[in-house]
Amino acid sequence: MATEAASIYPSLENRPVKGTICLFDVDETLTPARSSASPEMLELLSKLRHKCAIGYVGGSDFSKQQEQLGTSSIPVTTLFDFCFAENGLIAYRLGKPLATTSFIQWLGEEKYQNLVDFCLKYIANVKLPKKRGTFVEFRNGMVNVSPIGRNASMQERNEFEEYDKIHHIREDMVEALKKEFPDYGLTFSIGGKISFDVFPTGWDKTYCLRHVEAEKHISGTEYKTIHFFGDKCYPGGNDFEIFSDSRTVGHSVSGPEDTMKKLKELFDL
Ligand SMILES: O=P(O)(O)O[C@H]1O[C@H](CO)[C@@H](O)[C@H](O)[C@@H]1O
Ligand SMILES: [Mg+2]
Ligand SMILES: [Mg+2]
Repeated sequence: MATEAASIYPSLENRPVKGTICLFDVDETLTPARSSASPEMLELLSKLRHKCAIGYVGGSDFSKQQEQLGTSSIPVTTLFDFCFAENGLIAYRLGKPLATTSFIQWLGEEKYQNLVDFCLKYIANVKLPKKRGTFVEFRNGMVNVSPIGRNASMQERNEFEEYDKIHHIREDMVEALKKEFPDYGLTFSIGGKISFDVFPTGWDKTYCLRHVEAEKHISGTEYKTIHFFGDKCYPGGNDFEIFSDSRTVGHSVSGPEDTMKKLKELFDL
């Protein structure tokens, strides 16, 4: 099904804007945070896909991107040439999964438990206006840590975000973790509203570029121009590394509307 849907587009090596791929962050770049992409955005991406390759690279796990970008009848893997969840630790090319590795394999069980135990004890000692559930989410390529808990409602998420701006709950916790585990080789990245991601240094969004570069060995397409669009391109933001990487042409956007405006200008859509 995935390859059938992909076939309405020219093959990767035959897209008219040669050797070019556009990669997009998800939250606040293609969609409002944690919400769905608009029909206008999906239509524009489809038009763009007739011209060059397209892919997304998000920090979230794959199921959230399916919810935000796909529908119950349309798998997200049919809408993009490349789908990169968890910064590319979960990867699909033309609807088919690519081989990847995992955070737990890399870190090992003992260190992983030290990390999780520290997080849970730390959160137990923080007083917040509200706490919900799922404070640590184990993912393939990272661990996501949330002081309020991942099953906070939309309203509770927004309340926490405002509270955190004043009280720096996440920033302080990240500092404590850096101090406790200086030799674990980990990066802590605050990309969303209620949590932060923990992954091996280097497994930021630039991780996905290895899959893009591998394309020259698969279809012979060498992506000499890799556009990246993201909303958190400043130091400390979860788009910073890929935005500032020498292999990409970075575009900082203020939200989905701005992404569409920039795409229309750049690609004459
Ligand atoms: O729930 P939060 O805090 O708003 O963050 C979520 O989105 C971030 C940005 O895509 C991701 O980086 C996080 O991993 C998480 O999926
Ligand atoms: Mg974003
Ligand atoms: Mg760059």
